[in-house]
Amino acid sequence: MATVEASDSDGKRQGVENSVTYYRLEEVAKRNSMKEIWLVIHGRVYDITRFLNEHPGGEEVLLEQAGADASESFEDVGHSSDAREMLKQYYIGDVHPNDLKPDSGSKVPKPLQRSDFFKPN
Ligand code: HEM
Repeated sequence: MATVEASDSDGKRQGVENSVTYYRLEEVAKRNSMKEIWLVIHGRVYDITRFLNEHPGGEEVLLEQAGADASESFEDVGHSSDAREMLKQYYIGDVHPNDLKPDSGSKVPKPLQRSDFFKPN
């Protein structure tokens, strides 16, 4: 009988350094029901399915943002640092670089445009 290494199958979801999973917004958008609910906050993807019932702000507001970018509403509420800390538990990956909006707060720099080079002041 073969033994399965515990770290293998779930390794990606533990946020192992240098191995980020990228998700297209299209995939995120499909997870928009109580069965499975994902959100994007600042370029990161969160599976908050198991958090739905626990959210102090209620599940209604989360369902409204299901499958979408909730960065703005998350910030509007003025969530505490505890709330920000909690995000880590639900992190599953990053938004695919091709799908990142310039204002999504991602650490991935925007590629330089040709016109950015040697621009006179
Ligand atoms: C995974 C993402 C989220 C986490 C971990 C989270 C966590 C929390 C926590 C811990 C609180 C208690 C207050 C605090 O510590 O700031 C809270 C309150 C609240 N959250 Fe969230 N939240 C998330 C997403 C959202 C989103 C997307 C919205 C809005 C669309 C939202 C709306 C609210 C509201 C309105 C309250 C205030 C409840 C009250 O004071 O009565 N939350 N959230």
